[in-house]
Amino acid sequence: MSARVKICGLTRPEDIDGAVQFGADALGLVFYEPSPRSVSLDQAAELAKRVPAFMSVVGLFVNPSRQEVEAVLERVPLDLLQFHGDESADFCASFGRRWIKAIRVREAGQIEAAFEEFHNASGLLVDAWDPDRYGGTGKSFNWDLIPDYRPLPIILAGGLSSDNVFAAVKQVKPWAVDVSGGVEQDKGIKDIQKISHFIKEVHRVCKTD
Ligand SMILES: O=C(O)c1ccccc1NCC(=O)[C@H](O)[C@H](O)COP(=O)(O)O
Repeated sequence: MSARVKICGLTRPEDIDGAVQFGADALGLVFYEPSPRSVSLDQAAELAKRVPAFMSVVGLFVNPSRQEVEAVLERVPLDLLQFHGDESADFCASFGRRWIKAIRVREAGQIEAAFEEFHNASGLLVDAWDPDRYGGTGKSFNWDLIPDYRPLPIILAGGLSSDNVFAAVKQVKPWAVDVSGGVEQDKGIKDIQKISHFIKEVHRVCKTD
């Protein structure tokens, strides 16, 4: 069984179209202004319109206010909320939408604790820890810290690219993988060939199983 693929941090219509064409399962829009991948409400509404049925549009937030999330939900048809900061489980659940929680992994036991704390999530995204940035760092972490017992679907992120995603999926067997920097030519500017190569590498895993 292959892992699903989420491409995060899309900002351009042509990148959405490329990710759709090459078979991504989910597309992430960043609503966090300090990020170079951040999109405005108008931009996000236009990008979301291009996404066909049975593909998910994921809205990414970092420590947002309730009003910020509600303003996005009024304008952009999001399928899933991704909380990538220090949000509580109650806050994440309070919008009546499906949500995933991202954690930044740096030590043993963190993922097990997050399974408990965020047990109502639709998935746990495990990303690399960085002292200065919440995500989109291009860094990976020690995949041995991911336990075999998984009460929630694991979405593996952090420093993935077509060079390492085959090995990552083989070793970790995640529900899904998430990539941003590894399929870019510049921050927020995706590279369609890299997206195609990345997705092919993920799908190659099931052919070798
Ligand atoms: O992408 C960003 O700029 C970003 C900023 C702040 C919080 C999260 C952010 N991205 C979240 C993602 O889901 C990324 O895809 C994930 O962190 C992996 O990024 P990368 O290591 O570049 O593949």
